[in-house]
Amino acid sequence: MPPQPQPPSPAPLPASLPARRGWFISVEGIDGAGKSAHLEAMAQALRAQGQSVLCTREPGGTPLGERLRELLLHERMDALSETLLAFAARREHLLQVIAPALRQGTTVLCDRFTDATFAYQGGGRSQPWAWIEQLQAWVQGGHALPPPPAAAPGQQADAGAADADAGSGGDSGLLQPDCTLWFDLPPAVAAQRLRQARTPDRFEQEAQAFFERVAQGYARCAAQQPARFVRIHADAPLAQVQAEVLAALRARGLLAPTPQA
Ligand SMILES: Nc1ncnc2c1ncn2[C@@H]1O[C@H](COP(=O)(O)OP(=O)(O)O)[C@@H](O)[C@H]1O
Ligand SMILES: Cc1cn([C@H]2C[C@H](O)[C@@H](COP(=O)(O)OP(=O)(O)O)O2)c(=O)[nH]c1=O
Repeated sequence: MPPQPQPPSPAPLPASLPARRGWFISVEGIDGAGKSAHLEAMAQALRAQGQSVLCTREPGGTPLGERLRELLLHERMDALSETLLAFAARREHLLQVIAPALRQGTTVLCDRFTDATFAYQGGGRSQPWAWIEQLQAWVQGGHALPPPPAAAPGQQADAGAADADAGSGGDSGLLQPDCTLWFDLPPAVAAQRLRQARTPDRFEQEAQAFFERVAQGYARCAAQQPARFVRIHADAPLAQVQAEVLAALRARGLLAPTPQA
């Protein structure tokens, strides 16, 4: 009898891989909400506690993703094309950067992720929510990862674990952030901040009504996944927002509590 073909055996995992992966944290909010102003401080606080941290962004994070970002931010296009390009950039980002870093135990701090597509293309541009959910399932499904790290001592275990979609390996099998910090503030305040800050890109040139719809999109995401989302009251002085951000990371067990004086 001729030899029967053998099914391929799974490649063994390298012995050096940690049993647990890194945290996946995203930050979200309308343009001018103050996300960028806090990312570095968050990274520093996590690194000070011994975590290896990778800061990245969407759209972008890979050479192709950065080229797609240029198109998204500066070329006029159809709203579905915009949605598809955002997910094309995300697919590259997940495969090349985010999943490998998480597997190595690195904490990934991502300036925007899929909630931005729900908010901007779903809320802002009225693309059907179900289309974005379908794209999310295609792009973020099937990334098998180890569980996230244990929470810092004395803190809530596995942030976001109550949401089926948080982290990887939930019921839906989607690779999602473990925790999303949502910088929430009125669009009028964000517009006032941006007027003084920078030359506006294609999204930042949109009318306030657009940002009202984007903000509603974020509120809908937060209502759908309350355990993953942390609402940051971003309409406050910088130092106060920063304290709230660090307190949120501590409450989720992503940062250890500050030692008592
Ligand atoms: N809490 C705050 N109070 C006042 N101004 C702020 C605050 N947070 C950020 N800003 C300013 O608002 C502008 C937009 O902030 P930025 O961090 O770039 O927002 P985003 O990254 O969310 O678009 C910047 O000029 C920044 O210095
Ligand atoms: C990730 C993502 C971003 N965007 C938009 C939101 C922002 O207006 C823009 C990216 O800008 P942003 O990351 O806020 O950069 P900066 O702070 O330097 O302006 O892209 C989408 O419309 N859909 C998406 O899926």
